[in-house]
Amino acid sequence: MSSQKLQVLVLGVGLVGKQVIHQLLSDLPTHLASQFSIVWLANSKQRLHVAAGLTGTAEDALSQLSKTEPHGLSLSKVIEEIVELAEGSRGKYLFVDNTSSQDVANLYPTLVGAGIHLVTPSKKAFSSSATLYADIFRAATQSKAIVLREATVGAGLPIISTLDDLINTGDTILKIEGVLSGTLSFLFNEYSQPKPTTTTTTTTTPFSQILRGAKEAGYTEPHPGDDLNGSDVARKLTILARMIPSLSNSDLLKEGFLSVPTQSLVPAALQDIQDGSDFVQKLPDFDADFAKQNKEAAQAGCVLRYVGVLDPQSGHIKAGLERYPFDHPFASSLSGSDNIISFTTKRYSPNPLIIQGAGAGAAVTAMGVVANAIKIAQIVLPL
Ligand SMILES: NC(=O)C1=CN([C@@H]2O[C@H](COP(=O)(O)OP(=O)(O)OC[C@H]3O[C@@H](n4cnc5c(N)ncnc54)[C@H](OP(=O)(O)O)[C@@H]3O)[C@@H](O)[C@H]2O)C=CC1
Ligand SMILES: N[C@@H](CC=O)C(=O)O
Ligand code: NA
Repeated sequence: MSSQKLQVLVLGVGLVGKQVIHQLLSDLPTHLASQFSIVWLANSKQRLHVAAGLTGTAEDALSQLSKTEPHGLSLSKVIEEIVELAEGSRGKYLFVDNTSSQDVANLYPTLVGAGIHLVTPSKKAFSSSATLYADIFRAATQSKAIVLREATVGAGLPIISTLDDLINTGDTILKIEGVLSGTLSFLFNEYSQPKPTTTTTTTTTPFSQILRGAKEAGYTEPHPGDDLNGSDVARKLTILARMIPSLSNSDLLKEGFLSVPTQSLVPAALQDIQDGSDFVQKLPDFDADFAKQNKEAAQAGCVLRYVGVLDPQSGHIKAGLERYPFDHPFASSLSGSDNIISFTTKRYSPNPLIIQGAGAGAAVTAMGVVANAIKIAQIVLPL
C-alpha cells in the first residue's frame, strides 16, 4: 500500500455507487486519480477486497464483485472487518456509503471513531435522531476523521459548502427556501407548466407516468414513496437546519426529519406499500386526484411546486406543495430535475444568493461525493 493514496472502501454499488467508482477510476485527471486506491467494495450480500487497489473500469469492478460468494455476515460484522482493515493506518482510509440504509448510518460513529474518513450522499445519518448526529461528530472530533456530505442536499450542487462558508465567515442566515427534491421538481416541471389553459386538463401526461419517468432517470429514492411523501425534502431541511448555529442545539429537530411539518402527496391507500415497484404500479389509480389539484391551480394562474422553507429566526420550517404565479422564478425557470435554493442572509439581502441546477441523477450525485473525497485527499495526504 502506498502511503500517498487514500484507501477507498465503497459500500453500495447501485446507481450512485457505480458512478462513484466510474469517476474515481476513469474520469479524474491523472494527478487526482493517483491519490485514490479503491481497495474494497460491497453491496448487501457480497464484498470484494483488493489490497492492491482496483484497476480497469467500473463494469470490471462490479463484475468481479458479482463473482464473489455471498458473505452471509451481519452488517456489524462487515463494519468490524473494515475497522480491522484500517487499523494501523489511521487517517488513510475513506469509507463511501452509497446506500440509503439507516442500519449503515447507525454504524457511522464506529467507523468514524476508528479514524476512518466518511463521505456519503445518504441523508439518513444526518436527518434522523439528534443523538446519532451528535455521536458521529463527537467521534469525528475525537479521532480527527473528516465527515463530508455535500451530495445529501442538491446532489452535486454546492449547497452544503456554501452554507458552511456563509456561517464560517460570520454571516447570519435569515431564510433558506427552495425546490429541494429533484424528483418532485421533475414531476411538477412536467406536470404543472406555466401555460394559461381553458381546457379541462392541463397536461396530457398522467402524474403517475411522470413519476415512473423520474424513477427510470434515477432521480427517485430507492422507494419513490420517500420522495412523494415529502420526507426526502424534510430530511434535506433537517440537514441544513442542523448546520445553523442557533438551531444546532435546539430541541426543534430532536427527532430529525420527523419533527418537520411535511405535506405528504402519497394517497392514503398507498401509504403502507413497502415495495417501490408495487407503489409505482398502483399510483395510476390516483391520477385523477392530482389532475384536479393541477387544474385548480392553473385556473388561478398558478403552477404547483413542492418547496421547503427554513426560517432560523422564528424556527419556522416546513415542506409542502405551494402555488406560484406563472411568472415566478420557481414556475418559469426550472426544468428537468433542477433544484433551486435561495439563501437570504444578513449580507445577501434583499437579493438572496441563489443556486440552481440538476438536483438528482447518478452522475451529478457522484460528482458531489467524489469532490468531497478529493477534498479529504487534499487535506490528509502529504504534498
Ligand atoms: N439518485 C439520486 O439522484 C441521489 C441519490 N442520493 C442518495 O444516494 C444513495 C444511493 O442511491 P441509489 O444509488 O439511487 O440507490 P440504489 O438503490 O441504486 O443502490 C443502493 C446500493 O446500496 C446497497 N445497500 C443497500 N442496503 C445495504 C446494506 N444494508 N448493506 C450493504 N449494502 C446495501 C444496495 O445493495 P443491494 O443491491 O445488494 O441491495 C445497492 O448496491 C441514497 O442514500 C440516496 O438517497 C443522494 C442524492 C441524489
Ligand atoms: N430522490 C432525491 C435524490 C437526491 O437527493 C431527489 O429526488 O431529490
Ligand atoms: Na450538494
